[in-house]
Amino acid sequence: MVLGTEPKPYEGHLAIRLNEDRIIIIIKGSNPDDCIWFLEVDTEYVKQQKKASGTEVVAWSKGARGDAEKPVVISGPSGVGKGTLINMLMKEFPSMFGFSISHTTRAPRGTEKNEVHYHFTERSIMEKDIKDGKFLEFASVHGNLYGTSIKAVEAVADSGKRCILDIDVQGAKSVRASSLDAVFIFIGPPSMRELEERLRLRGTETEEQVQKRLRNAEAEIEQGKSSGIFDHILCNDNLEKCYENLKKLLGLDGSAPTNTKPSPKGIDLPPNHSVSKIDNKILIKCEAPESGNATKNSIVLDISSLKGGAPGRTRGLKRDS
Ligand SMILES: Nc1nc2c(ncn2[C@@H]2O[C@H](COP(=O)(O)OP(=O)(O)O)[C@@H](O)[C@H]2O)c(=O)[nH]1
Ligand SMILES: Nc1ncnc2c1ncn2[C@@H]1O[C@H](COP(=O)(O)OP(=O)(O)O)[C@@H](O)[C@H]1O
Repeated sequence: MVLGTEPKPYEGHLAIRLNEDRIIIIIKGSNPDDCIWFLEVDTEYVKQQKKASGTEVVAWSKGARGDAEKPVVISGPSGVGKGTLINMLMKEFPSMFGFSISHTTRAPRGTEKNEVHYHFTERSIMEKDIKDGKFLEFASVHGNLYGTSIKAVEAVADSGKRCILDIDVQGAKSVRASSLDAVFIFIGPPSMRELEERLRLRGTETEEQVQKRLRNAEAEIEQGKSSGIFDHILCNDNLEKCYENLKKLLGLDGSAPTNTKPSPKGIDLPPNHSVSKIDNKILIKCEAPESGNATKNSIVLDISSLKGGAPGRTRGLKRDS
């Protein structure tokens, strides 16, 4: 089973096994943002997937130079204001955050658009894709199936943005147990009464669905507060205050340096090069087309602080020269 998004078809590559768990693949003639890939053969993620599927597994992960920030997982009961807070964040920092578009079997609401708010799908199709290892996590929530595809997370990573996931507590638990290194935030309501009022005022659910969501909310709040899954718990009482607190813990209030710039450009590889590994360095020698001799234009990549990996990008690749 081959997981993750594969590189586009290419003419040639160089590959070196980094250690027991992954192979670095340097693609010839591709654009600078798309030339370093990892094929994971025995990482934690691959091991988990092997166990779950009972078959041989490898996983692709694209290399990202520099330190793209960790994805952000936001959970909380229905109607607490997750969507509102996420929209505020995306509106204020459009070049910084990208939303992971989940799949769901629930019907779209009036204003919701397919492939913008959710990938609305049929249960049988989604179940098959889950079986085929295409999902990072999934859960049955309020009677419908919801899930995050690996592609959804990778699409955000490939746009160079920080990924935001709006998922339920069970989903957060699965992601916590996976190899995706993320920040986990739980949003709680000031009271059940206020939660009920918000759900009713939103006016998107039938009475039966409101009742179901409220019944589930109590267990979700309990789990959110006591399960140890979450790094941060915020109360969405006053919206502006909660938003300020959210920004603060994401380092967006000016108290910590933020990565507001687009992620650094990739590596410009000439068509002819050779590659070797010396300790924690990858040496890419660029050869002059006619002579075949190595020129002084070598590129050294430092792999000593690789982070992340499938499902998602491999971050922390540094260029020494
Ligand atoms: N596990 C999981 N939960 C999801 C996913 N997408 C959305 N959810 C959760 O499903 C629940 C219901 O979402 P939705 O139907 O949009 O209703 P809302 O929470 O009332 O806006 C919420 O708790 C979401 O966080 C997903 O991909 N995975
Ligand atoms: N702090 C708040 N005070 C009052 N209403 C709020 C607050 N935060 C969100 N809302 C409103 O509550 C409703 C539910 O918010 P929403 O973002 O859709 O929740 P969720 O995505 O968690 O289901 C929306 O109508 C939203 O405008």
